Amino acid sequence: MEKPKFKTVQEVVASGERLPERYLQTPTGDDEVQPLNGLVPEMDIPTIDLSLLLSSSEDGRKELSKLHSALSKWGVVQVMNHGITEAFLDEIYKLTKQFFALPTEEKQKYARDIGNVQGYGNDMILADDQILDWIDRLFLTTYPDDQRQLKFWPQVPVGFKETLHEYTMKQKPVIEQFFKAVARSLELEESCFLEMHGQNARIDTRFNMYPPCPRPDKVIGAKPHGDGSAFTLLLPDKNVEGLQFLKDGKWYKAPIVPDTILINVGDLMEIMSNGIYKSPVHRVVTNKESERISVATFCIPSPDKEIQPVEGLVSETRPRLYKTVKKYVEVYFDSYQQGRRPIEAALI
Ligand SMILES: O=C(O)CCC(=O)C(=O)O
Ligand SMILES: [Fe+2]
Repeated sequence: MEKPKFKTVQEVVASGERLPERYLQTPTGDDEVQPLNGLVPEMDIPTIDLSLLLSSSEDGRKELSKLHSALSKWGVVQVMNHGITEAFLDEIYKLTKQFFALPTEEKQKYARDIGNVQGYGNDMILADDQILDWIDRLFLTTYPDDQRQLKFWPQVPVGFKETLHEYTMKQKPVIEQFFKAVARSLELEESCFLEMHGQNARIDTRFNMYPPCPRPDKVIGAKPHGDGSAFTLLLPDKNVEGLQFLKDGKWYKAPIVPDTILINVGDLMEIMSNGIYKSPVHRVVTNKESERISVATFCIPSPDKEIQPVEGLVSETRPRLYKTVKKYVEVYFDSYQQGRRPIEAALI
């Protein structure tokens, strides 16, 4: 059961109080090798041209093979030519900044209820001894329409609701094309993942705000996690770094590539692809000087759909690695807040 309301990080910062203990990470042996705020190398992920992925031209095949190699190595790609203009993405960034810059009382109008993920608030607190992430969020289900809880959709800044609706409609074809391309990259029938994902698949968008932090060496913006989605479309801050991915025990920072959407594999695509595409563990580190924002969109399968490795990817040489799961997101949050990987429970 979630604990009663706690201050948001922005409120903690505004109050000028000392950094609450609850945000301090317990030291682990790894801190010396790779301190939280240490320099990390950049990951070498390709930028993929989405418009080429579904073409059967030579260029299309090359693009598919780039996709295959990036998703099997990192579980992450940057996507360009996605059909959403730079001006539109800039509008999303602007509205996100404007929302978080509103006075506390205004934002509290959209405060999430205890136990509900939708709405505005701090990191969800599920245990007394939980170490908190240095993050405030606005989390909204945007699709299908009847799952929208419109009381949480901000009236101000003006245009926020309309732009979020438009963004969702623009993301839909990107999501569909990406699902098809991922299937093609594994030499599967184009619609196989989409069918498993379902017609009533849900889309959630989470607006993240990481205020400047006095102790980036001791406090984390978002704890290491894999996403509970099939995949996630991310707009990382255009100027401020912070997102890092784990590979072979080492952290690497995501590059900032203007006008692209970063797409990462989530736990459910890892399951559907029988582990060929891995849901990468990632985290967000804080910094002293600048606030950082990001906008993450999670593609969640229909609640009535069973998710399991697709037939074409199970064979004698590649036995089935995962059980069948249903309503995965419902079990996801508990494990996530306890710093465990929910996907481990799905392993055979
Ligand atoms: O802020 C970011 O860049 C990443 C956020 C994230 O990983 C998430 O919302 O799941
Ligand atoms: Fe994430």
